Amino acid sequence: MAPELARSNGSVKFNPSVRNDRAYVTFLAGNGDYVKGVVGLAKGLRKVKTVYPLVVAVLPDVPLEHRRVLAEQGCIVREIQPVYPPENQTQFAMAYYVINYSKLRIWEFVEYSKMIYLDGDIQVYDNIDNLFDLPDGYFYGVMDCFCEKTWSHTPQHKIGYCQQCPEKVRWPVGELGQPPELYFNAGMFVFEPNYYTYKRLLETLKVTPPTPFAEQDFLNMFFRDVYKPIPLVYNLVLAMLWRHPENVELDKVKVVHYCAAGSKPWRYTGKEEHMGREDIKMLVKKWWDIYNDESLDYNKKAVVTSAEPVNLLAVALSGSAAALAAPAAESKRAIRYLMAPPAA
Ligand SMILES: O=c1ccn([C@@H]2O[C@H](COP(=O)(O)OP(=O)(O)O[C@H]3O[C@H](CO)[C@H](O)[C@H](O)[C@H]3O)[C@@H](O)[C@H]2O)c(=O)[nH]1
Ligand SMILES: O[C@H]1[C@H](O)[C@@H](O)[C@H](O)[C@@H](O)[C@H]1O
Ligand SMILES: [Mn+2]
Repeated sequence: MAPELARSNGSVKFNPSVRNDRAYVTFLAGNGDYVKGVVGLAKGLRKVKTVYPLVVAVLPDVPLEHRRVLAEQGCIVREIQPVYPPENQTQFAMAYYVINYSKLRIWEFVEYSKMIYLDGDIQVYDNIDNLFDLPDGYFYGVMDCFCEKTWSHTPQHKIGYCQQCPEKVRWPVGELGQPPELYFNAGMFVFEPNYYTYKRLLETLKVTPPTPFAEQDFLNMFFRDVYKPIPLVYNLVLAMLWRHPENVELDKVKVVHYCAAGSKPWRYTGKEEHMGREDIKMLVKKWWDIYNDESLDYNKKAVVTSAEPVNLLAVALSGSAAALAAPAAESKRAIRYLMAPPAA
């Protein structure tokens, strides 16, 4: 990434026109293979020439080796502490999603005034930096689809209602009251870090029983009044391809979310339902093409040739030109985040 750097003749210049209070952010937990997703995302963002860095919020259980790989890919690695829903209630949520409550910590990244959150199983195929210029004061995300069996616990799914085609099966107001509020998929959203919001998020969570889609349900509830839908090209939930093909123009899609069962490119076998589709095969191949493209690897050499007297270790480790501009304390912090030993 290193957006603030304009490279010419091997030297590195600081570009003051790029705002350093904006960044992409993703979330990484555990020592599994999601790190591949994040590496792919970092390279994808570089391919579309974003001018903003990618921050990776890592839980303490992300091994040092994975943090190093991310730093070497130009990511800013920041450790966060886990967030759990109220005790003794976890059995009500889908266990797999519980860890995602930790995502709420990104509201604490207040050195950024605006951020775009992207799941690690997302790839960006077109520049979306323009989303940072959306008016402040709102929460932006793409409307979800209720048609997959993951939604079978909901009244929407039971009656066949989906907000993607609200006319097909009308919401039975007489029987069930007002239709549900618009609901976004929390794999991608535009938000404003803020301490006050952060505190309120955590305090509200303490008195909110967990629900199946964990922090996604919670964020939908919390930001209900300021949520603004953005077009689905900014977060194509793959099930849209077979559930609502009439809504999708695949060649216009900028961001693909590999969230359908069996679709994570680094685990893809093609055997699960829908996974043999030509469009899915094409999208999985597109992800791998970026992941394997060595020309998209972060070029650290360009950074260390800087003529400025900088903390080279901090730059190399944080991978961010922000470290060039940041006060020494911030650079030290970047190192500490990277070097923090993983929990047992
Ligand atoms: O072992 C894990 C599991 C998850 N993640 C991170 O958490 C994100 C969310 O997990 P998934 O992408 O597997 O989840 P889905 O896309 O299926 O789920 C959707 O619903 C979830 C409900 O909790 C979240 O809101 C999530 O962001 C949203 O895209 C991942 O992308 C990744 O960034 C890890 O790092 N390691
Ligand atoms: O966040 C979830 C998850 O991504 C599921 O895989 C998908 O079926 C849902 O629509 C979504 O809300
Ligand atoms: Mn996801």
